[in-house]
Amino acid sequence: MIRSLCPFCAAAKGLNPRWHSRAASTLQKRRPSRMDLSPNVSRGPPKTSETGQRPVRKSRANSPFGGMNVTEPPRPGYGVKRGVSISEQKRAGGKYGSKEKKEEPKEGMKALKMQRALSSISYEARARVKQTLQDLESFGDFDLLPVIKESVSTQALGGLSEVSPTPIQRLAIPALLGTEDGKHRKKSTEDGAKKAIQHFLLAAETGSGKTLAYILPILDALKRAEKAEAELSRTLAAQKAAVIPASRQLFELPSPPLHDETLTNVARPSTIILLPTSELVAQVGALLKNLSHTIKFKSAMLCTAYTSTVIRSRLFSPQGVDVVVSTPHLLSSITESDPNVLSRVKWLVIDEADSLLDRSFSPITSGIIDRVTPSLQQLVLCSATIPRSLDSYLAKRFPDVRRLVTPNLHAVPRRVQLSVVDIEKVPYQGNRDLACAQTIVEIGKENGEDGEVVSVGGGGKKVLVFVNEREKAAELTGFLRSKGIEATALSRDSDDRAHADVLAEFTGQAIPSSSKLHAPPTSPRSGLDALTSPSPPRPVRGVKVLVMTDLGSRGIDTTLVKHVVLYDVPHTSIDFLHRLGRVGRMGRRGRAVVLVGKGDRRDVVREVREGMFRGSALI
Ligand SMILES: Nc1ncnc2c1ncn2[C@@H]1O[C@H](COP(=O)(O)OP(=O)(O)OP(=O)(O)O)[C@@H](O)[C@H]1O
Repeated sequence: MIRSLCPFCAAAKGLNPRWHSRAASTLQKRRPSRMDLSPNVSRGPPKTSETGQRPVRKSRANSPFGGMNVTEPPRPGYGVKRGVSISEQKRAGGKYGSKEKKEEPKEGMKALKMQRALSSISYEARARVKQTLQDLESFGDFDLLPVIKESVSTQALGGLSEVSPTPIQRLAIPALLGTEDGKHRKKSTEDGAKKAIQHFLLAAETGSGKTLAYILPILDALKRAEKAEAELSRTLAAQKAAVIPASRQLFELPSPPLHDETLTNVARPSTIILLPTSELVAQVGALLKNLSHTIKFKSAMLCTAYTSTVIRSRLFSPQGVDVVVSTPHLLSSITESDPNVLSRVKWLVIDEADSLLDRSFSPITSGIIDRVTPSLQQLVLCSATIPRSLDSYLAKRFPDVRRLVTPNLHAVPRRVQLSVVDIEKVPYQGNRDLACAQTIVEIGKENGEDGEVVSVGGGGKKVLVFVNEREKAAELTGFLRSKGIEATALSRDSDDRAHADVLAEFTGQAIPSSSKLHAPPTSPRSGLDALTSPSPPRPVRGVKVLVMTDLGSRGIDTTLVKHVVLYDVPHTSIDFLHRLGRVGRMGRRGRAVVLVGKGDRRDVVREVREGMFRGSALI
């Protein structure tokens, strides 16, 4: 009887009947726990009597993944021991800090408000925009030329099926086309009267497809203008033929070929796209190149990575050029020797406008805007943040600018998690470099349970490390390498060619054959002991690191990156947004770790985490 019921029977032939019944009763006792989840599984550990809060697991609290998968908003100081800086004490009016100072500010984001870095946008305005975006569900809903609609998935998005426009694309494409609210675009008037220039600001969170949002309507306008010009010249030729009697046409000399460059598009582009770095020029240039195969237009990317001969041959190509992508400095120096390059520009895009109109870039960028104004039809400014400085620049210079702002502007993408490592605690005791190295090692050890893409660019997880100071990038890279971590520094000090090669591994673009990240010797490794030991480093496998300053945080489409380490606490919420924006792009998941030490603004970090948890804007 027992034999037929017992699951041990098959293996237990000849088993002593006493053992047999003991094994069966043990199995019966265990069965409920093996088969069912505890009824308390959703409750979590009990709250402690002192704090009334659930305890933080000690082993995980000060690690890159400490505090993840929580179901309650991080309470103040969660994962970070709240310290009171001298400046906080001064602000609170006491010498060493009274009881009130340790209390949380009643209104959220007090520290971020004090930075006053970002221009605020009301939640009513955001909600209104959200409402208007619901009707546009596919690129087919836009009044774009058929060839442009078809090229979106095949050329721009690498063959992605079932693409739908992102919020900024839904907002900007109809506005730039002039077809909002079902309006039909006006036919261009040929009466010589110049239309008023339209100014637009496209502002949307990082990695939300702003590039296509301006490129598609501009290419549409460019192709329609080209068609209209061709029709006009055919009409003029027909009129001329009708006026001159057939007998005279026999003796009419054929028109000379057009040698005058001012009448052709040789070095006279109709569209200029300005970007702050050569890497971004290459990124947007590559997208245009792909689109040009089907849409048929000529584009030229100009950046210092190319020799002056290459730049000249691209710009002065006898086939002409429609779209030029460049950095403001390079374009400005080209136009010094050939000012006519800017004489026929109808569409000017200032991408990463928060950088290109900041104090350092603004004189050059504004100079280019001034010089294209006589022929300009549309000026498009594009940015992931609206700093207050940009806001006041626009109010002064372009008071009529149309601001196309998405509902999630200034919020970190929802699928990004930020955790904190306190470098003052054991085992780092203030050693930030060591904390950084250990964080990277732990990231490398985490298994890719969420299907992380690791194969492109030679395998391994890609980690971006952001430092505040340029000099630190090289120094930290040296330290990480000395610990066996495959790290490369990306800063203005390294040359453009090396930038392109290294970045290709992190963006998923084809890697040029010359590409080689600095690779350490290979053999297995272990944890923190290996980092602190004086013996030669054992290489850390499966992780590649790029150390960069703010240079890399703007606009680079690092779709393969899922981990960012903020070695320093960023100076402003703008830097937070750009740096965290390298992960979580287009709805992907991402993880970020910020290292905090003695002199760091823990209050800012705390507010950023709280804002991220709520999905709200970082003010
Ligand atoms: N409609 C879409 N559907 C799916 N993917 C898209 C769509 N539009 C753009 N993408 C992809 O999203 C990624 C991010 O796009 P893009 O670089 O234009 O973002 P961005 O908003 O300019 O980011 P940043 O603020 O960092 O400059 C790119 O890889 C792009 O190919």
